[in-house]
Amino acid sequence: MGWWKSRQSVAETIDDHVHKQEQHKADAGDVTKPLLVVEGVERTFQAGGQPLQVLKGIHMELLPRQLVMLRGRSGSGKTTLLNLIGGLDQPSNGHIFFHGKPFHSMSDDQRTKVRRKEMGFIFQAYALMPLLSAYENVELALRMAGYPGGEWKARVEHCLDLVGLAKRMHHRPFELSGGEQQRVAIAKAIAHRPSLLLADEPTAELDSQMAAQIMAVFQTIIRTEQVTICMTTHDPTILEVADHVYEMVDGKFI
Ligand SMILES: Nc1ncnc2c1ncn2[C@@H]1O[C@H](COP(=O)(O)OP(=O)(O)OP(=O)(O)O)[C@@H](O)[C@H]1O
Repeated sequence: MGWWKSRQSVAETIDDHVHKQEQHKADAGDVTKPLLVVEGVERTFQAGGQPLQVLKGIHMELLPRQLVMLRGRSGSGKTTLLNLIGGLDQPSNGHIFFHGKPFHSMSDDQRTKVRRKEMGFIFQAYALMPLLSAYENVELALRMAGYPGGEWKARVEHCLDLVGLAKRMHHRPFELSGGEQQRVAIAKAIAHRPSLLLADEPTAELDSQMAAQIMAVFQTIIRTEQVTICMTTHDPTILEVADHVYEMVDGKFI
């Protein structure tokens, strides 16, 4: 029974990936159909016994294969919004639709499933396992996503090649520069073929040359992996590569 069950779950995983890839192709083909819609989203926290309204009625859309930036001063609410889009938090009011489905009203478990399969995350600090090589870090992401084992090697090599690290795949994080570590983090985030990549200040720790390299990698993966990227930034020098910039002031777009 154990053998049958594991065979069955591998088959389901493969089916699931095939279905997902077909869905992505269909969605990515229609670039006018939004991948994600945010409607009238508000988020209020309780801070020191007082309500603190951090998001005050946000409307936005992410279309397939777009690079969208959220720009604003520290404290304007960018990370709070990114957390809602990524399903790490839920809005106090308003709606978020992902692939046309009501993300805002799903249970924690449902959102976690959607997040694991459909989304990738990149943070300011690279979140790599220090004792694992670049290759092993990306492979770990595939293992955790339940990606079919027979496809790991080809997919890991492909993703590291895409981010320009084919020759350094057996280096560990401490043997790589900050920009290279961030590129491993990108390979890790896209390995399971998400349709949406969310990045919180991905260039904040990098000098302008390395930041430009990261933006070039983003443009490459949008084209080749058909992913949509939504990122926050303070950096005015990288805004020109965005398809759309949402400027946030005090919890609203201006
Ligand atoms: N869980 C929370 N409880 C209470 N207040 C919070 C919580 N999360 C965020 N805030 C407050 O919401 C406001 C916006 O925070 P947020 O992190 O979204 O801003 P940001 O634009 O991403 O800033 P930065 O660029 O510095 O990261 C801040 O005043 C912050 O203190």
